[in-house]
Amino acid sequence: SDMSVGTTANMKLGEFKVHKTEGNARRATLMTAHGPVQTPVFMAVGTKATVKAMTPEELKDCGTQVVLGNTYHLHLRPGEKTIKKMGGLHKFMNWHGPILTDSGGFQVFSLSNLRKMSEEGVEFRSHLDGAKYFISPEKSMEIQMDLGSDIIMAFDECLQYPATDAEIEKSMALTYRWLLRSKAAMTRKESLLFGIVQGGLSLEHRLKSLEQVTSVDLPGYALGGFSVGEPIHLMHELLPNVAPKMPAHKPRYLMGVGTPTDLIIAIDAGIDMFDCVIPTRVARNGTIYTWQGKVSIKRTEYREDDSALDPECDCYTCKNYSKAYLRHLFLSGEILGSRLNTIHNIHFYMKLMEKAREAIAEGRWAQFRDDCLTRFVKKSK
Ligand SMILES: O=c1nc[nH]c2cc3[nH]c(NCCN4CCCCC4)nc3cc12
Ligand SMILES: [Zn+2]
Repeated sequence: SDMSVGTTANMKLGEFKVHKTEGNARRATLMTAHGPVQTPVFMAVGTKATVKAMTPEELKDCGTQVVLGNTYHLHLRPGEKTIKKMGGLHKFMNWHGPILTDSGGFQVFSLSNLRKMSEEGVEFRSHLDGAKYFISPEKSMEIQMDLGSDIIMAFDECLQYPATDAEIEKSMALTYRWLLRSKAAMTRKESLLFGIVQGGLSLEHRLKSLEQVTSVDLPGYALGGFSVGEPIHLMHELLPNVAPKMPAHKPRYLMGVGTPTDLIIAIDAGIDMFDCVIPTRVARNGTIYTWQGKVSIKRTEYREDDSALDPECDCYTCKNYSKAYLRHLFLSGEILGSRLNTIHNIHFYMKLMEKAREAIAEGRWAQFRDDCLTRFVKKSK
C-alpha cells in the first residue's frame, strides 16, 4: 500500500521524493500545500469545479488524490473573483485535497472562436455568449492564484496537429517566452508552478523545447501538445525518447492522457502524473473499463445479466448493482446510470494507479505492465 514508502511527515512544499525505480518507471511522492501526492497518479478532471456526476466524498472513496480545474471555464463562469470571494476553489467545491489547474491556452484553442493571437496573449470570444476575453501569461497566473490552485500550469501555446517544422519552432519559442512571464507573475508561495514542454511530434523539436523549458528552475514539468489528434502510436514512440530525459528528481506530467493502455505505456516511459476526461466521459456513454477489457453496457446480452460490471472490482457500483440494472438505467437515460458508471470507471483508474505504485515499490513492475497490456488489449465486449 502507499504507506510502504515510509512517512511524508518532514517533506517540504514542492519536494518530490523518488522511493523506487524499475527501468524508467518510478514510485514517488510529491508534497503540495494540500498534502502528499503518491505517484504514479491519475488526476480526476473537474473542469467546471465538479468531477461530473460524483461528489467529493465519492471521489475520495474511489481513491482520488488530485482534482483538475480549468482556468478558461472558471474564468468565464462563475469567474475567479467570485470563487476567491467564496473562499477559493477548494472551499467552493468542497474538495480539500490537492487541486491542479490547467492554464487556459489549450481550452481557448479547442473551445472558443479564436479572435487574435499576439506576443502579449490571446484575445477570444466566449463559447458561451460570444463575449470578448483576453488571456495572457500574467492573466492566467492571476486566475489560478485567485482559485488557490496547488499546482499551477504555465500559460503555453498548444500547437494543433499536424504542424510544420516552422510552425513548431515559432510556437515553442513563444511558449518559452510565455513560461518566463508565467514564472515572473506566479507569486503565490503555496502554489507550485509547472512548465510545459512542447515541440509537436518531432523528437528534435521536443528535445529542444525540453532543454529550453527545463533550463527554468521549477518544481515540475509537463509534456503538452499530445493527445491533440495525432495517431496514438506517434506518442507511444516518442515518449521513451523524451520522458527519461526530463529532470529525474522532478515530477513529469503528461497532459490529457489517456486510456488505461496509454497510462501503462507512459508509466513505463517514466511519466508520474496524468489527467483525462476519458473515464468520466465514456462512463456517461455506457463504456465501462474492467480488468478483462472494455464493456459496452448497452449490449443486449446484458439484458438479464445479474453479474457485476467487473467481478474483480470492489467499487460501490460492482458491490450493489447488476449489468442488467445498469443497462436499464443507461437505455432509460437515467442520471443514476451516469453516476454509477462514473463511480466504477474512476475507481478502476485509481485502482490501476494504486496497483502500479505497489508493483514498482515491490520490484515487479515489468510483470504488472505486461499483465495489464494483455488484459486491456483484448477485444472489447
Ligand atoms: O499542450 C497543452 N498545454 C496545456 N494543456 C493541455 C491540455 C491537453 N489536453 C489534451 N488532450 C485531451 C484529449 N482528450 C482526450 C479524450 C477526449 C477529449 C480530449 N492535450 C493537451 C495539451 C495541453
Ligand atoms: Zn466497479
